[in-house]
Amino acid sequence: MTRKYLLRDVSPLGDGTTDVLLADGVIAAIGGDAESLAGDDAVVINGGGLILLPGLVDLHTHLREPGREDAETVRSGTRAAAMGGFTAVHAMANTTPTQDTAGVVEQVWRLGRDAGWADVRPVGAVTVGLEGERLAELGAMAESAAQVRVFSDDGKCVHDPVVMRRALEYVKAFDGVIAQHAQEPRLTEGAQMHEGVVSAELGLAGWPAVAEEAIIARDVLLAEHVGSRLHVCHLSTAGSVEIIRWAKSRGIDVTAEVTPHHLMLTDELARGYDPVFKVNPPLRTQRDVEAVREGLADGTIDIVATDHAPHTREDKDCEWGAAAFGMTGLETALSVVQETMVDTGRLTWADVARVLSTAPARIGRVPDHGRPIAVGEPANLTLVDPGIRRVVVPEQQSTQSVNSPFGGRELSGCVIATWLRGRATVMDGSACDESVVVSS
Ligand SMILES: NC(=O)N[C@@H](CC(=O)O)C(=O)O
Ligand SMILES: [Zn+2]
Ligand SMILES: [Zn+2]
Repeated sequence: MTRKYLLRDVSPLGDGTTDVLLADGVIAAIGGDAESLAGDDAVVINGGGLILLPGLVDLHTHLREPGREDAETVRSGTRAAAMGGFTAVHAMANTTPTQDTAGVVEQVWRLGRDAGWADVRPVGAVTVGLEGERLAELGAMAESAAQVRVFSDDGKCVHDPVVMRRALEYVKAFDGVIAQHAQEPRLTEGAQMHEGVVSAELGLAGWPAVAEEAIIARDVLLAEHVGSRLHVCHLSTAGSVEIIRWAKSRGIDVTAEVTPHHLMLTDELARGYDPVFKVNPPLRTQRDVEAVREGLADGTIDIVATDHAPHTREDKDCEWGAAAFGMTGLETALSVVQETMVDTGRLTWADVARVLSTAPARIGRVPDHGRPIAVGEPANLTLVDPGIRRVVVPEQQSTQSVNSPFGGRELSGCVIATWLRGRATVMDGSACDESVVVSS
C-alpha cells in the first residue's frame, strides 16, 4: 500500500488551481471531493503556485551500467532522473557489453525495476556491438521482458544505408523506431567541436553542420521509401530543423529531439578549453540555438531529450582533445526548458508536458506514462516550483558524475516532488534548497 497524498491548490499544466488526491497508485480525485476522500492519513502538500506535470519521460539517457559503473549506475542515474522530475527513462545501448541481446536489455530493465526510482526502458542496439554491420536481435529484444521499442546505435551513426534500410523495415513488425545518431563519420574524423569561426580561431578540428544534415536528409528519404518510423537524436543545427520541417510537410513519419544544452549553450564556451563543454553533437552557434528554439516552439522538433552522458573525472579532467564527449543533464533539463522556452513566452506549461512527457512516451511506446492528469490515471507525476532560482552544484547532484555544463549557473525552477505510481521518489524538495511544507 502506498500512502495517500493530498496536493492542495496545485496547478495542473499551469492552468488554474485545484486539489489532487493520489491514492492506490492512481489519481483518485481532482477538485471538490479530493479533500473529503483524503481522510486523516493523507500527506498534505500545500502547493500554492506549484505546477503539476505528468512525470517526465526521457528518450535519451546514458546509465552506463553494465560496464562503466564508475561513471553511473542504473541506481544513481535513475535517482538523478527522479530528482529532475522524470518517472521513465530510456537507457541507451552503448554499454559494455552492448545492449544488443535480450539478455542484456532484460538485465538493465531488471536493475531499473529493483532500484525503483524510475521506470527504465532499455534501448536496443541496431547492430551487433554498435559496429554498423550486422543487425542485432531486434525481434528478441522487442519480445523480451524489457519490451524494447526504441533501437539506436547512439554514440555511433548507422552509416551504411543498406543496414539502415533493413533496420527501418524490420522494426515495423513490432511498432519500433530507429533513433539515429546523425553523424557522417568521414566528415567528422578527428572532430573536436563545431566547425566555424571559433574552431578556426582555436585551431581545433571542426565537426561541420553538414555532417549531421546529410545523414538526416538521407534517413528521412529512407524512412519515406520504406514507410517506417524514424527518430532523430539530439538535432543541433538550423539546417537540420529545416530538413525535418520539410520532411514533416511531406508526411514522412519522423520525430526529432533537441537537448537542453543545445537550447542554451554555444560554441563560444569552447574558448576556455574546458572539456565540460565538449559534447557530441557539438555546441553550435547562436543562430543554431535560435533555430532549435523556434523548431521546438512550432512543433518541428517533437521533444526535449537530455542525452545525459555521465563521465568520470579521469575521462573529463584532461586536455580538450583527450576528453570524452558528453555532459550530464537529468537534473537540470526542466529548468533549462523553463528558462529558454517558458520564461521567454515560447512554450506554455502544457507544451512542456507535451515535449518532456506525452510525446516522448508516445515515441517510445511507454505504457502508463505521458498520460493526462485525470482521475483513474496512474499517478506518475512531478510537482515543480517555477519561482525558485538556484545555482547548480554538480558535486551535490544525485548523478555519480560531475560533468554538468551548468555548474555554477543560476537556473529557474526546481522539482519539489515526483511520484512513480503514487509512491513519492522525491518529496522534500531535495533537488533544491527550498521545499514546500509537508505535514502528515
Ligand atoms: N553525447 C555525447 O557526447 N556522448 C554520448 C554519446 C552520444 O550521445 O552520442 C556518450 O555516450 O557519452
Ligand atoms: Zn548521440
Ligand atoms: Zn547519447
